[in-house]
Amino acid sequence: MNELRYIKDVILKCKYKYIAGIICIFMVDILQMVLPKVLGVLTDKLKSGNFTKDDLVTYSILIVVVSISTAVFRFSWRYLVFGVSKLIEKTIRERLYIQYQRLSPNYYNVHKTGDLMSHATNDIDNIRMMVGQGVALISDSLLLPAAILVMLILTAGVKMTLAAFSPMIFLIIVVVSNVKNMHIRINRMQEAISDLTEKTRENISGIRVVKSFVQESEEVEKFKKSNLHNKEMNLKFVRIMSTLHPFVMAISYLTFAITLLYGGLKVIYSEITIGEFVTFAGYLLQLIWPIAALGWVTSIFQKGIVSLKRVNILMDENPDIVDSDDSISIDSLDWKIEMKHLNFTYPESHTPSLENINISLKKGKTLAICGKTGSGKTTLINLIPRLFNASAGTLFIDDVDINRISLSSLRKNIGYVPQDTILFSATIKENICFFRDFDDESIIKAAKAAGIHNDIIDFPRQYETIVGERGVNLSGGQKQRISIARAIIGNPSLLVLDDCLSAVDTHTEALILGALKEIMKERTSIIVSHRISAIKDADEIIMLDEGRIIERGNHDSLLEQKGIYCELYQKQLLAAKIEEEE
Ligand SMILES: Nc1ncnc2c1ncn2[C@@H]1O[C@H](COP(=O)(O)OP(=O)(O)OP(=O)(O)O)[C@@H](O)[C@H]1O
Repeated sequence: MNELRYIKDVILKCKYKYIAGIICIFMVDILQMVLPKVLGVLTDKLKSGNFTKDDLVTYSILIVVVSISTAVFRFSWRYLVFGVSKLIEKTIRERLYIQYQRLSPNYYNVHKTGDLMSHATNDIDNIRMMVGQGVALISDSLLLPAAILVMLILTAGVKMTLAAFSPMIFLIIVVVSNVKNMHIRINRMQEAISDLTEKTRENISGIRVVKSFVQESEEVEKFKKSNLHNKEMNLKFVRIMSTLHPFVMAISYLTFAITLLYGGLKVIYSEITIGEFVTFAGYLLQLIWPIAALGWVTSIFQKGIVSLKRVNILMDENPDIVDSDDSISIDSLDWKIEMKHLNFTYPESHTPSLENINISLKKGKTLAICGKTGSGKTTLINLIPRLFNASAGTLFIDDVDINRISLSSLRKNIGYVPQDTILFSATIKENICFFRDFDDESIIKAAKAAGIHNDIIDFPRQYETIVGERGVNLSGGQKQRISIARAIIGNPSLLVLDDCLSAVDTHTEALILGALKEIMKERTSIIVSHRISAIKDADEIIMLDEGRIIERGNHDSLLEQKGIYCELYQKQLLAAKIEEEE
C-alpha cells in the first residue's frame, strides 16, 4: 500500500510487536469461545441430572482461569498495539516537522497555516487511530467471527450456521457501497477543520488589529460561519454512521432471531440438545460486537487513509531552494556582492518585482536601499540568503554564482534582521543566542551594540526574563533591538537590516546606528530604511521604484541630483523640525 510509504519502515521495525499484539487478540477471541461451551455442557448436565459438586468446582476454576488469562492477553495486546501506534504517531509528527523546516519560504506563502497546523494535529490523530485502534478492531472483527464460525459449525453443523450468517450479506453490501461516500465526507470534514483552525489562528495573531478596527462582531460572524460549515460537514458524516449503526445492529438481531427459530425447531425435533442450542446462542451473542464494530472500523480506516493521503502530499513536496550538485561551501568569504542585470518575478506572479538591478558592493562597505512601499527592497535583500532563488549568472558573492554556494555556509555568514520581528517563547538570552553557544560576555557585547542592554538590566530577571505570551511584554523597539543583537552576535560577514529600526525614535535610532557603526566598519552591510537619517552615512544609496533603481549615489551626490531622494530628505527634515517645535 503506497499510502503507507512514510511510515512503512516504522511498521516493519515494529512488526514483531504488531504480530504479538494480534496473536494476543486471537488468544482473547479463542478464550471467549470457552464460556458458551461451558454453559451448554452445564445445561445438558443439569437437564440429565448428572451435575455433581466436582463439576461445580471444576467449571468454576475453569471460568476463573479463563477470566484471568483473558485479562492478561487483553492488557498485552493493548500494550503492544497501542505502543506501536504511539511510536508511529511520534515518528510521523517528527518527520512532518522536519519537512516543515525543509520547505522553502514560498511554500508558506501559498499554503494556509491552518492547513499545515491541522496536518500536525487532526491528521496525525487519525493516522494513530488507524494504526492502533483500527488495526486492533479489524483483527478482532475478523478473528472473532472466524473463531465463532468454526465453533458454530462444530456445535450445530454447516446448515444452521449458514442460515444464521445469511443476513450478513446485506451488511457487506451496505458497508462496501458506503465506503466511497464516507471517503468524500471525511475529506470535506478535514478541509472544514483546517479552515476553522486557520480562522482561529488568524484571529488570535491579529487580535490587536481586530480590536483597533472594532471588528470583533464581524470576526465572530466569520467564525460562526466557518464553525457552522464544520458542524454541517461533521453532521453529514454522522448521518452516514447513524444509518449504518442501527442497520448493523438490526442485522445482528436478525441473525439471532433466525437462530432462535431454526435452532428451536432443531431442539423440538431432537436434532440438537438444549445445551448445544445454548452454546450456539451464546456464540451468536458474541458475534454482535464484531459486527457492530464493523461500521466503526470502516470509519477509522477511512479517516486514517484520508489523513495519510493529506500528509503524504505534504511529505512529497520538495523544497525549490536546495544545494546544487556542484555546491561549494565557503566560510571565509570576503563578501563582495555583485548583481548583474538581475530581474526577479515571484513564482505565483506575472509582473516582475525587480528589473535590471546592477549593484557592486565591496567588502566592508555599506549599501542602503530606500524607496516607496512595495518598490522591491525586501525582495532584493531576500535574494542574498537565498530565501528566493535569483536566476543563474545574475547574483555573485566573491565572484561565485550564489546558486553554487551551499545554503548553510551562505546563511551562517549572514546576520539578518527581518522587517517583522519574531521572538520565541524563551528567555532574552536564549532569544539573542538563538540556541547557539555564546558566553555571557559576547551576549552582553551584542546587546550593548544593539542598544538593548540597559533595558534588559532593568527587567527583574534581566537576561533570564522570559519573553512572549507568558513573559514580559516588550515594546516594538525593544523587540527590534533584541533581534539586532541576535543578528550580530554570530559575528556575521554580512549584516542585513530590513527596516528594523522603524519602531524606535530617531534619537534611539542614532544611538543604535552609532554603536553598530563599529561593527559595520569590519563587514559588508545592507540597510533598508524609509528614514534618510538611518541611511545617509552609507557608502552607496539606491532608490528603488517599481523594482527599478531610479537614483543612486552617496548622500551628498543624491542631494545634488535634486531628485526623489532629495525631496524625501527635505520632507523628513521639515517633519523633524515641526516635531521639535511641538
Ligand atoms: N511572496 C510574494 N509573492 C508575490 N509577490 C510578492 C511577494 N512578496 C512581495 N511581492 C510583490 O513584490 C513587490 C515588492 O515587494 P517588497 O516586499 O519587496 O517591497 P518593499 O519595498 O520591501 O515594501 P515595504 O517597504 O512595504 O516593505 C510588491 O509589488 C509586492 O506585492
